[in-house]
Amino acid sequence: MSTTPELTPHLQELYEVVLRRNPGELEFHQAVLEVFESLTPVARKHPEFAETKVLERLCEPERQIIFRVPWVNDRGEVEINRGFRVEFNSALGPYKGGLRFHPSVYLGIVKFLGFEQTFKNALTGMPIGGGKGGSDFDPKGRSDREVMAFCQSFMTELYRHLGEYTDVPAGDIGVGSREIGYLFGQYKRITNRYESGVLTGKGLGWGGSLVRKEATGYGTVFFADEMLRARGESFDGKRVVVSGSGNVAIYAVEKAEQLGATVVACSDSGGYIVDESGLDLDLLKRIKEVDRGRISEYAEQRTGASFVADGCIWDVDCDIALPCATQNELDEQAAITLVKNGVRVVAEGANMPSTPAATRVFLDADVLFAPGKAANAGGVATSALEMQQNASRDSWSHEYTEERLAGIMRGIHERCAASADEYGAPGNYILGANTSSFVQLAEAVLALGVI
Ligand SMILES: NC(=O)C1=CN([C@@H]2O[C@H](COP(=O)(O)OP(=O)(O)OC[C@H]3O[C@@H](n4cnc5c(N)ncnc54)[C@H](O)[C@@H]3O)[C@@H](O)[C@H]2O)C=CC1
Ligand SMILES: O=C(O)CCC(=O)C(=O)O
Repeated sequence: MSTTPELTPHLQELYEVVLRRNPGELEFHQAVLEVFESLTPVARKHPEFAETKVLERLCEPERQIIFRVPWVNDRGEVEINRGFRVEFNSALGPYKGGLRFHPSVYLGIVKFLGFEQTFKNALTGMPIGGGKGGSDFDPKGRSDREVMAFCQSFMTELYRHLGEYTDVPAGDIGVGSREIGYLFGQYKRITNRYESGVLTGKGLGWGGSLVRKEATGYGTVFFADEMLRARGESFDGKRVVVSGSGNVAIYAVEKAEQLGATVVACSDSGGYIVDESGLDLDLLKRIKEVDRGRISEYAEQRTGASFVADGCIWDVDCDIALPCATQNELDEQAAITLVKNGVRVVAEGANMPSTPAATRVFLDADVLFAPGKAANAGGVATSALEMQQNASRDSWSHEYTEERLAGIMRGIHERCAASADEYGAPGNYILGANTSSFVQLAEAVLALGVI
């Protein structure tokens, strides 16, 4: 497999401009560099993109909104958080992308996520632009009333920027259907409009889509399965490790188990568990989805399972690794360990979970590597299906929606593989994903003129 080429002098110059214009935003720099490293062959084939400054336009968000979020906690005290929405690019459709509530959130994280989202959404082939938002609010340990108060205050500012044809948020870390419910309720109250298509990830009784909850995790496994099938293999009988135990991780575990794999480990920010007999999904869902508990409780309740507090989940040997927690959770040392232990496939359910050095280790070892913008695109794609159902006042069956998701993931896999071939790097899904989405975006940006 060919690894990614060096930057051309022009791309290097542009990257330095990005560094200067966005100081201190390390995750954004990382996401931009990862795309630039794939673009040398496109730059040669399409000189018109450089002449018309397409890349400069794609690196500058169309709009960045930062706002104060005041709310009252259960002790009657006022708390102030910071809210963000970065409307990155709308060449292909309304801004679309999740909201993250986590104490680490700052502008650089939201911009990296919005940039990734723009390319990911292009890859789906659906009419959605890219955006992302969130807040440094930490929902962990907060009562339902506090979460509701925060969400209502957040939406009281954000609502003026949203609309089904303008900007359509969804969930991400710390934002699930409970938070989407409070956000949707406040939007409806302020606008006096039952505008179902303004948010996705809604509950099934009030405009949500079947399979949206499962879509990101299922889609990641579908993508990995496509990579395996292209080499005459499958998930059946494979040993799998999944990091995280949130929305993406749980449904990656579920689909991997349905396809005949044994998932032996998962984690949260407190540590990881190992269960050699295969994860008990009902127990995992009860602890994480119902009780909002810690992963250590799994080992307390399941005979034969163990909990490791201060370790690295990637020390657990596996055939397939699915990082589904957060950015830069899998570093070079972890990648070296995984390769030494015989990993064959890595598919990113999270956004940018592998560091650049880890990614190089995988490519050099000929591991089948699926970057997040391809592998985890099933979530946003199913959000677009939710918008379609809302627009037509319809709701589709589980079977039909899952079939659509599987078809979309097959299409993304084909586009990535074909683009990697076209640009001289067969088997390199990073280059395939970046070149395919970039060309699609660039053509739309050019067609729309200088706006
Ligand atoms: N929810 C969605 O539809 C999509 C999510 N993603 C990405 O997937 C990742 C996970 O998101 P969700 O599952 O939605 O969030 P979530 O809030 O449901 O779960 C996040 C999980 O990651 C764990 N975690 C966080 N930091 C960790 C750390 N340092 N080490 C180990 N575990 C850690 C948390 O304990 C939790 O189990 C994020 O990168 C997100 O951007 C990507 C595409 C769509
Ligand atoms: O469903 C969506 O709109 C967004 C999902 C998301 O945030 C992501 O793909 O990272």
